[in-house]
Amino acid sequence: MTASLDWRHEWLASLTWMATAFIVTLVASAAAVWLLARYTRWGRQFGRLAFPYFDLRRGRRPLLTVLLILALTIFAVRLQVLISYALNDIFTALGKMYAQDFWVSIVRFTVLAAIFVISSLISYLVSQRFIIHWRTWLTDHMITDWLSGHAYHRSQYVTEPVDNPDQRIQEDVQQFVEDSHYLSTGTVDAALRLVSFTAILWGLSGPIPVFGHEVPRAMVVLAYVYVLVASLIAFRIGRPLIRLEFLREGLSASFRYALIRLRDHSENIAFYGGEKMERAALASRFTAVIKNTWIIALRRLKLQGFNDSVTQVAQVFPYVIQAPRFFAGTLMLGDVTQTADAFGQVHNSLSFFRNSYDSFAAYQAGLDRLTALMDANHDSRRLPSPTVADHPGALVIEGLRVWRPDHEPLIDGLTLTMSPGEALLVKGASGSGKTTLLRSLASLWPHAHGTIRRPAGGRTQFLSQQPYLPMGSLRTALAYPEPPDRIADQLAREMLHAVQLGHLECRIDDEAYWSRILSPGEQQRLGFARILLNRPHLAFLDEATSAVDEGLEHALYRLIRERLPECMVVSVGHRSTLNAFHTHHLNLLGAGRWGMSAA
Ligand SMILES: Nc1ncnc2c1ncn2[C@@H]1O[C@H](COP(=O)(O)OP(=O)(O)OP(=O)(O)O)[C@@H](O)[C@H]1O
Repeated sequence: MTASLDWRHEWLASLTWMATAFIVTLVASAAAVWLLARYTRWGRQFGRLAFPYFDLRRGRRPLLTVLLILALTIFAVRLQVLISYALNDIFTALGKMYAQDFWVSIVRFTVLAAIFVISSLISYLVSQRFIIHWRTWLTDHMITDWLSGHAYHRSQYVTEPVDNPDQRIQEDVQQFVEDSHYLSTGTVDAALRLVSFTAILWGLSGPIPVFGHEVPRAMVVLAYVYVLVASLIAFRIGRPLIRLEFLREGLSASFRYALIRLRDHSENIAFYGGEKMERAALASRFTAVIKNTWIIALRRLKLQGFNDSVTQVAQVFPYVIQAPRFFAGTLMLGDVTQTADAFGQVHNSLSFFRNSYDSFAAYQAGLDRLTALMDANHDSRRLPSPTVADHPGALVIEGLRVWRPDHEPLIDGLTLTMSPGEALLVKGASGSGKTTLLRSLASLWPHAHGTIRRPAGGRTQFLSQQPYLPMGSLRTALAYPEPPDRIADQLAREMLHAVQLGHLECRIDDEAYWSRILSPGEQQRLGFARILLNRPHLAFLDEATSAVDEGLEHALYRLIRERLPECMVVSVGHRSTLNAFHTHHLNLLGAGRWGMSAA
């Protein structure tokens, strides 16, 4: 028998090896993660995004899955080592013409290969489950962070606003999770293969004379020198890709955003006949995308050309080195083929780091984009805003100062108190700060200071000139921000009739793009129906009847006064017909001055 291993006892040796490898890898990985998170910027960024997911207080499943993936990776490496020996036996038996040994080795190989295929499939399934679970959690985490404290809106006011949060949440999260898995399991797999196959190569390696000196274990030395030099050159060629990848994501997202805006404002653009301008704007964004794509392509061309040449040379390199010893009879045929296999494995493992430079560049760019979004969310929550406290039965404003971002005052020291049933009409020239006053009262405007007490949560409602209509049915639009099932059929229909939208009664559950179908006046009437349904204690109406005629405006305000007599109303409007529905008037006079009068 010409077996290269003691196959009878190999299962015990393999088990011991796997157990040792598991413990060593676990300790080394934990130490590496800790060091990276402590001493590198991207390590810290990774920690911010990943550690909360693995927090044991949330559950043990994520960590246990990682351990399972690690165990499967180690198992796969060990199998590859055994397969390499099984192949050695096959070729050695062939070289020596031992038919029986050959068939025994074929059977051994078949069993090992079958186990390898099954374990690869299991490993793939476990990895996919892990990736999907992590991605679901992280997407939810990012959305929650973005929505909390009005960050999705107030982030426009921070010093460094971020572009395209939608792309960061949708694409970058997915990329981050997939790359984290790929790069970490890839690193473990490459490191273990490197150790295992270097040992094999070591055993098969002999001395080689170089410039009159004998280099011992030359195969190992040459493999390492070869790949390390290649890696260094590849790093130099690939380095600009980090910045270019970052740019690519940003430019593509900005092009996509311009297309979405075109779709969203199609009617206005069509009325203006603005296609030429739109085409030019789209073309200029797309040109930037393409220019960057070309720079990336040329950079990749260099990198790929270099990587391919390195890989091709590596195919024959071990045969050339071992051939003299084979012809001298010191090596079996199986040893030569196993050398080539081990060299390939060492080369591939080392090359993993070189070839994944590209992925790593994109990975770092993704980390930057995700953490920049989290920073912007955080900063926007820290932006100043007036102190708002709950007061269920009044609106009390004390010493409110509002100014523009350029520090021009809009409102200086506004103080007022409103009781249930009272109504205030805010007037003033365009740009005097009427809408900004409402933004300040809703804690959206960061350039304001003072104290506000008002009914909290859903007991205060803001209705703007163009009410927001969410995607979905008319009932969803009516009930917003409450869920649609909150309003009974009868009530919903009655409200539509009340605001003179009875013709939509039969379409109440139709899903449509309602903000495109309904006229601005109909949308404003729907906004009033929403107020009537939600019965707030305080309603802010910002030019909420600007698109309806005076008769309809009268009818809508009368409805509010009749059905919600206790509701405090603060309106912004220009028409004198509104005077009759308000008990107090606030005039914004510009440069921070204001005047208050009773109606
Ligand atoms: N995000 C912003 N950045 C910079 N300036 C802003 C911003 N939002 C509003 N402003 C400025 O603040 C001022 C007040 O704007 P606001 O929308 O409150 O006016 P308004 O009285 O409601 O006007 P109109 O009657 O035309 O609706 C304007 O000069 C406006 O340009």
